[in-house]
Amino acid sequence: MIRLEGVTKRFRSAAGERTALDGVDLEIAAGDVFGVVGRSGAGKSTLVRTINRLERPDAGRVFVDGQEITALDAAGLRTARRRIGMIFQHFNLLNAKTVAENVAFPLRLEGRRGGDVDRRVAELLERLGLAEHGRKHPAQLSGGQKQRVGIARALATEPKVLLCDEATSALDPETTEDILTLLDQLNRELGLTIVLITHQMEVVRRVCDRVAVMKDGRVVEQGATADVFLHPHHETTRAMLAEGEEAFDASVVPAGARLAKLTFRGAATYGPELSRVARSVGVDYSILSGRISRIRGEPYGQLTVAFTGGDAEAAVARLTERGVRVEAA
Ligand SMILES: Nc1ncnc2c1ncn2[C@@H]1O[C@H](COP(=O)(O)OP(=O)(O)OP(=O)(O)O)[C@@H](O)[C@H]1O
Repeated sequence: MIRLEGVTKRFRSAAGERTALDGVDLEIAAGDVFGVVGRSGAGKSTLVRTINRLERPDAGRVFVDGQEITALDAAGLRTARRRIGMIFQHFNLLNAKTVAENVAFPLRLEGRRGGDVDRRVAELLERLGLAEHGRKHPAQLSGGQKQRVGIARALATEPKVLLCDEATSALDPETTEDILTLLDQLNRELGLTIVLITHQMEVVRRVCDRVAVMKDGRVVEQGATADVFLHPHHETTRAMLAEGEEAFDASVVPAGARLAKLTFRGAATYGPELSRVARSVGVDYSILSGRISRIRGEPYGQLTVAFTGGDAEAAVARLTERGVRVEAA
């Protein structure tokens, strides 16, 4: 659905030249929720803005739904943008207009008038739970409601792609969850391809099928969210995932222990595998750190354990046989 080939973007200012994107190749499949993460300044916003050509790359090509966005003239770009909606951290609503007028705005730009516009706006407000707010102004709404208006406006022209630039970063955790549930629902019900940039790893865990990690204008790691988040390779990914997690205290590790990081996925997360294996080979284990959670709905458990008092290698071999991934801790 979306393909970036060697996309490079430089910004020139009084302070000098800055390469925001440095030869980025990326492919996003139709119907995916695709996350882009990275530290501040990594190039996430610039990347997402090349998809609807709010930024024009200095080199490389961008394709959306088979069309080369980087090659379009102004009229072609106007048409293409109807198929690419976008929402923003600070909503970017027209404050002097009502909610209904905000949602109608992209339809009016297309020259649509009258009952046709009213019907479409009513349908969108209903779908987004805003039916009773149509006559209000943005200032009368909560942050979550404002973002719903942003989404309704973005969906007005029936886009195939929705770009989300830090769309939940200004919201509290409960409202963030509410908006993510909504995006998830729109992805499933409308088959909408969603590209979501965020610095919140929880957001990616919750809704993204796939994720790309950026550093200094480059994609340094990408793949299925569960693979990247459970087995990160790049230092940036590891560091971002480690934030807020407590590392175990090395002084508590029993003498002579064999440390292992165990990953259980799916139903095995809640199963008694570890205890069974320990019993069958006659080892003890201590849990040093652990987490049970979900990635895009799939349960996983990740434990760091210390095996002692027996044949730890046999325990590792048997866990591996049973589908538990064992890595050095
Ligand atoms: N319009 C611009 N003019 C000059 N420099 C820019 C412009 N837009 C972005 N940059 C620079 O390009 C680099 C990448 O910025 P970008 O906003 O894409 O990063 P980001 O990963 O989205 O970061 P953040 O999370 O802070 O928004 C940064 O160094 C930024 O200062």
